[in-house]
Amino acid sequence: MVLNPVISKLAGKLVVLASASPRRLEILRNAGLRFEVVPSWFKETLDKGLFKAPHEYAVETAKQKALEVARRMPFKHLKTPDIVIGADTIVTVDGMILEKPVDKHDAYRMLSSLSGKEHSVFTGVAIVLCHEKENEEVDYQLIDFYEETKVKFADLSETMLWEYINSGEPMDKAGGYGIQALGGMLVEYVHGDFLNVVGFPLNHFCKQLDLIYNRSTSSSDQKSESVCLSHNGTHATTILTQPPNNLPPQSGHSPKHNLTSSPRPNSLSASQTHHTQNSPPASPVHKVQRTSESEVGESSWTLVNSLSKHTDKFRDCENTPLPLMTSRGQVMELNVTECENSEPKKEDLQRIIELMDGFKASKALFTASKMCVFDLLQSRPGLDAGQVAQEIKASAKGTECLLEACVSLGLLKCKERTYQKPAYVNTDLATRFLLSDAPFSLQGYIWHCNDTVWPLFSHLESAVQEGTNQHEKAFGKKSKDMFQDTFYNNQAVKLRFMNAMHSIAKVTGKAVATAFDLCGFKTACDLGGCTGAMAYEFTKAHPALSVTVFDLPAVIEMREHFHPLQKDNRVSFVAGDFFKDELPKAELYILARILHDWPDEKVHLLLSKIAHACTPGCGLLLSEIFLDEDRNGPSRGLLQALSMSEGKQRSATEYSLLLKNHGFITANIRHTDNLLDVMLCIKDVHCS
Ligand SMILES: C[S@@+](CC[C@H](N)C(=O)[O-])C[C@H]1O[C@@H](n2cnc3c(N)ncnc32)[C@H](O)[C@@H]1O
Repeated sequence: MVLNPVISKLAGKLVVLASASPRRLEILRNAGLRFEVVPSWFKETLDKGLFKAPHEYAVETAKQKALEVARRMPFKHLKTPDIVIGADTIVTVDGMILEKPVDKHDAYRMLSSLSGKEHSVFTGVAIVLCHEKENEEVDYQLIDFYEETKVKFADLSETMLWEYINSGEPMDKAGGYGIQALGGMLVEYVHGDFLNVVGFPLNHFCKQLDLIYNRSTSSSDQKSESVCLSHNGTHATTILTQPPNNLPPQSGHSPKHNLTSSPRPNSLSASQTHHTQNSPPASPVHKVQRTSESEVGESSWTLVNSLSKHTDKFRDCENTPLPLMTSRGQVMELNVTECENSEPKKEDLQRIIELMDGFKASKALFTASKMCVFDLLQSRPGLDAGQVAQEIKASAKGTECLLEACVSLGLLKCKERTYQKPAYVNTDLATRFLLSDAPFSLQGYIWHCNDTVWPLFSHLESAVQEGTNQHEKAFGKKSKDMFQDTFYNNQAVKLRFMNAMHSIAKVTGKAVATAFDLCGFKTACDLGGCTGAMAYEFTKAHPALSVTVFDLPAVIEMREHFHPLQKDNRVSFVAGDFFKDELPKAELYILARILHDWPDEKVHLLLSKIAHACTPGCGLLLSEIFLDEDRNGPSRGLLQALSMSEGKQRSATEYSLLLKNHGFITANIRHTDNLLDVMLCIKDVHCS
């Protein structure tokens, strides 16, 4: 089915979404639908006991939501929509219907009932077509359907359950989880339409539009329930019409309940289809797997997405099959003929557009962060665009665009949209990572990306042509030593760089510090340890360990700035240059994100100094992004290399070989699935 022509049938029509769910909004926007959002005032309080099957409840709620908006708009908004879309998503397990949790304990009850089991997610959808008549009456034609998707949760430990609940994510989601975000980590498999679980069965919806607009010869062909309502909303007449031949069978899918003021007999069931367990799933099975036990912050689960793999394998279109990435990272093979002749797949197109638009999304995030939008909305949630504009001293128009873009990126949500004045609040994602004072704030790194990395990337073409760093073009001065010349000769730039390192170290520190059992070491030295954020993670994780942070004097003199409240006297600071000065004595040396900054000669110089300071049995813990051995990923490392100065990204084997030259034997490697990987090496007893 060609989807765009279906959506384009709605062009020029006033389409209204009777739902405030940002997820539905995003799904429909991504499909190219233009619509207004008018959240329904219908209270979701239907008596569930009246329904024979759970989906009937979801469909009825969707209908009531859509009809309420369709009835209200001609009065309150003084315009009659052409189409109103209502939807309701529920989760069912063991005969229970789970909606949104009311508090954390309710979320716990729901999530623990889903643990280790398969459950069903139903979304009921109602499409109300409004036909304005000359006598000011409006005919409402109702089409409804539902979609079922089966989802299986992994066994969830108590810790995991509470970590997820404490992330705040479960609170506004049916069943207490959001599959598109952190909740995806709880899921073992999905059978059926993934978007249905997110909140809207787009595929089924498009098929329904296809039936309505493309295949029925006249509107009277459409099997649907038509309800003629006068403007005061009284139920005037019910018109039965005939089904078109190509409509799916409806037996067993019609409401058998008596729910509205005007109950419908079975024959009124409107264009309903569903997917049962026996019918083929509507979309491919998406799998989310558990990865290693390392953690990002509080969460110990990670969504596997192999997007970084194979991305540079787009060779030419010879007859060799080309691996292509789908938007979810699965590899597909196309040969040249298919490449040239087949219609582009939606997910391929989406993936390429995502890549093309990536810089816009980054810059929108950077700009909102630099203008302190997230901090503002945290202290004053619910401001509208005009109020935000006033506070951040920006234009109303520009601010509105920025806020809307942030909503589309999942950074902000629109709490309500009453007429033209949506009220904005932070999403969980923004609260967790974008506030200046959040424990896992990435603000420092974001500002560094905006002020330092972005200008370098804007000269990427020259960087590729010349094979040199572009500091001079980007910042107007030559840089021989990135740290001394670029970052540390200006106090503001230095602080910004240190903030960036600090924020990354706080987010990654726990995973790095806990990657290995270090109980055999009592003293450590974190070379280039910057603000000490990583060192504090090590002392937190290893109660018997003391850590000396060693960094350039320009950095060490600013340390108070970052830990004014830290009282841990197991962390101390020493100023010096690790290429020139004697290194502090320690049983374990930590090199976190140091070696990639330097060419092999400099790495050898540093490693020889460490080897000299070590006695046999001493350890060296290296933390970097380890490139895949075939250098096909991860793209995070390869993209970072594009703006690096003298350094280079290496694979674990390359690092191992460099270290081996200095008598360090690789004992263990851990891919943390966090931002950094870790390697533990031990000084060979045969070398001294
Ligand atoms: C990329 S940062 C990594 C910071 C920290 N290890 C982390 O993981 O967050 C590199 C650090 O090495 C420090 N550094 C660079 N050259 C140095 C030198 N010659 N002697 C000591 N430290 C140096 C920088 O000041 C900076 O703090």
